[in-house]
Amino acid sequence: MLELQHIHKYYNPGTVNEMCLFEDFNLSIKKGQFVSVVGSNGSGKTSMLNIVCGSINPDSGKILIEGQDITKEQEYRRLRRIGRVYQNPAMGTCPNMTILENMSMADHKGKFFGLSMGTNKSRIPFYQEQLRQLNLGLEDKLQVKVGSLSGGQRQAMSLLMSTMTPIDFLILDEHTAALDPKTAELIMELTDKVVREKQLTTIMVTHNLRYAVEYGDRLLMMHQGHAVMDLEGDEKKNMNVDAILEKFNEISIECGN
Ligand SMILES: Nc1ncnc2c1ncn2[C@@H]1O[C@H](COP(=O)(O)OP(=O)(O)OP(=O)(O)O)[C@@H](O)[C@H]1O
Repeated sequence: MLELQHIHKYYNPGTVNEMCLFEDFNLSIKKGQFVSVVGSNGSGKTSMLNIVCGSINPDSGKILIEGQDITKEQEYRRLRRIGRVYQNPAMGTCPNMTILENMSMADHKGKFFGLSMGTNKSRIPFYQEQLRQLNLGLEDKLQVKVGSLSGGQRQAMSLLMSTMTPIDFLILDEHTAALDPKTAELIMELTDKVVREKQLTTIMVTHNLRYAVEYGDRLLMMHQGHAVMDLEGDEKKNMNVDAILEKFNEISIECGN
C-alpha cells in the first residue's frame, strides 16, 4: 500500500508567486493496483508523482509504503524500488551507449558501480530474451547506439529497463504522449503486459482519456490539487470517454475556460 497522508505543498512560498497546490491531499493505492490519472493542465499530476518519487518534498504530510514512513528518504534511495518512465523517450536511456550497455546499466540499478564494472557477457542471452518481448528486433542490434533508435523504440527500452530489476512501483508520466498513435498503442499494450505479469503497483498519468478508461483498475481525475473523481471496480468498468469528457468540461466551466 502506498499512502500520501495530509500532503501540503506550496510553490515559491513567501514570494508574490506563492501558490498552494496541495492542501491536505490524501491518496491510498493498494498493492498491485494500476491507477490511471487524468486531469487539467497544472492540476498537480506531475507534482504528485514527484512527491512519491522524492524529486520534490511536501511542506508537510507523510508518504508511507506498507506503513513505513519514507517521507525523509532521499530520491536516489527511493528510486531503487520505483521505476519511472517519462514523457520524453530520451530521459530513460543513455543515447551514447549501445543497447547492450544500456541493458547492462539497468541490470545494475541500485548496485555499486566500480571502475571495473562492464557488461557481464553471461547476461547477454537474458538481455536478448527481454528485448525479444518488445517485438522490435532490438535483440539483434545490441551494438547499436540507443541515440539512433526511434522515439518509440527508446520508450519501449525505457519501459523494459525501468522494470528489469525488482521494483514495487511503476510511475508513468505521460509516457506515450510523444509517440505516434500506432507506437503509443504498442507501448500501452506492453505497459499493461509488464504491469500484469510483474503485478506492479502503477500510477500512470495520461492525457489520453481512452487509455485511462481502457487500462488500469482505478481512474483518478485531478483538478487544482484535488482528486475530483476516483473510480474503481464496476464504476470504472462502466465509465466511458464521453462521461469523462463531460466531467472535464464541467471543471473547465467552473474555471471560466
Ligand atoms: N518547480 C515549480 N515551481 C513553481 N511552480 C511549480 C513547479 N512545478 C509545478 N509548479 C506549478 O504547480 C502546478 C501544478 O503543476 P504540475 O506540473 O504538477 O501539473 P500537471 O497536472 O502535471 O500539469 P500538465 O498536465 O500540464 O503536465 C502548476 O501551476 C505549475 O505551474
